[in-house]
Amino acid sequence: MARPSIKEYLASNPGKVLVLDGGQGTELENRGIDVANPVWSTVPFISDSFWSDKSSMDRQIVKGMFNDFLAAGAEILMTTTYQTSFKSVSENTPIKTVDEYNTLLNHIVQFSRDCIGEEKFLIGCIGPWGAHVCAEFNGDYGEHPENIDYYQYFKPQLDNFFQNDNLDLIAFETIPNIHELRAILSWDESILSKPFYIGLSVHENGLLRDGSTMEDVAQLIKSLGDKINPNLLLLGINCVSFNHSPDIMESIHKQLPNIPLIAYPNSGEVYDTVKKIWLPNSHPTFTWDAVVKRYIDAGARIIGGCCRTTPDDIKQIATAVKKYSKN
Ligand SMILES: C[S+](C)CC[C@H](N)C(=O)O
Ligand SMILES: N[C@@H](CCS)C(=O)O
Ligand SMILES: [Zn+2]
Repeated sequence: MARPSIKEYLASNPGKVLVLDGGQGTELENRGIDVANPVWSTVPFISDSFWSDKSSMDRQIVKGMFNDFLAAGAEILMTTTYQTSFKSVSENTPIKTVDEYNTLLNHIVQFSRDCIGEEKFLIGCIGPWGAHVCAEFNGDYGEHPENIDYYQYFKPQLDNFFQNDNLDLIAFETIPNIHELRAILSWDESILSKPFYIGLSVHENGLLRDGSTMEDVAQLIKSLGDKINPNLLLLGINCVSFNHSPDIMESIHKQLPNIPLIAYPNSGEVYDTVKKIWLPNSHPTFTWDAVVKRYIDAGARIIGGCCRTTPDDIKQIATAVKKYSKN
C-alpha cells in the first residue's frame, strides 16, 4: 500500500498537522446538487446513472469537489457518507437489502479513493443517530436516549467500513448526545477494529448539544481508564461555530491534555432543520490564521472545515498549518 498506517504516521511525525477537506454536503449543494433530502449528501450516489454513466453531471460535480479540495491542500479527505446509514438509506431510497447497501458503500468508497489517489488518507464518514432524526444541532434524542440501540443503528455501516482497506480512519461525526458518545466508547476492538475518531457537536456556549458539559465528556473518557479502545486516535469537534471553536478546543485540551485533537468547524451559519437551509448568524470575527494557531497550540493533529466551508477555506487553513505546525 502506498500509504502508511495513519496511527504510525501521526506517532512518527509528532509535529505534523494534517489538513482535512471542507464541508462536502454543502459544497455539493453550492455546485448544484439538491441535498434537501432524507439521505442528504448521499443523494447523488442513489441514482443508477451515477454508476452507469461515467460522464453524468453529478459524477463530474463530486469529482470536481474532491479535485478542488485536493488542489487547496487537503491531505486527508472523507467519503460523502454522513447520512448513508442502512436505516436512512433503506427507509428513504430503493435500496432495501444489506447486500444492496454493501454494494452502494463499496462503490462510494472506491469512487472516493479513485478521486483522491492512493497517497492521500481517506476517512469513512459516519454521521450520528442525530443525522437520521435531524437532531445533530440540538442533541434531542427523545425522552430515553439511553434506550436507543446505537449499535444496531451503526452496525451495517461499521461492518462495511471496518473491512475496507481503502479507508484509513473511521469518523463518528457531529455526535451531539452523551448517551451516544458513551455507547461508542463502550465498543472494543472486536467492533471498532481500526483507527477511529469522534467529532463532538458542541453549542456556542461550550456545552455538548444535549447540555452535557465538557467536564462530563472528560469524566466519561477518564472513567474508562486503560479499558479505552486503543483505536480511538483523536477526539474533537466538528460542525460547531467557527467563532467559538478555539475556546471549545482549549477547554477539551485542558480536560484531556493527552488526547490528540481534531477540529473542523462550520462557517458559523445556522442550519434550519425544517427548511434545510443555512441562515446567517454571527459573522466571523476571527481569521483562519488566528483560529488554526489556537487549534495547534491546543493539540490539534487534523484541521479542516465542516458545513459551508469551501476549497478557499481549506487553502487558508493549509497556509496557516504550514505557518504554525512543525511539519
Ligand atoms: C449536518 S446537517 C446540515 C445534515 C443534514 C440534516 N441531517 C438533514 O437531514 O437535514
Ligand atoms: N462530513 C459531512 C459533515 C456534515 S456535519 C460533510 O462534510 O458534509
Ligand atoms: Zn457539518
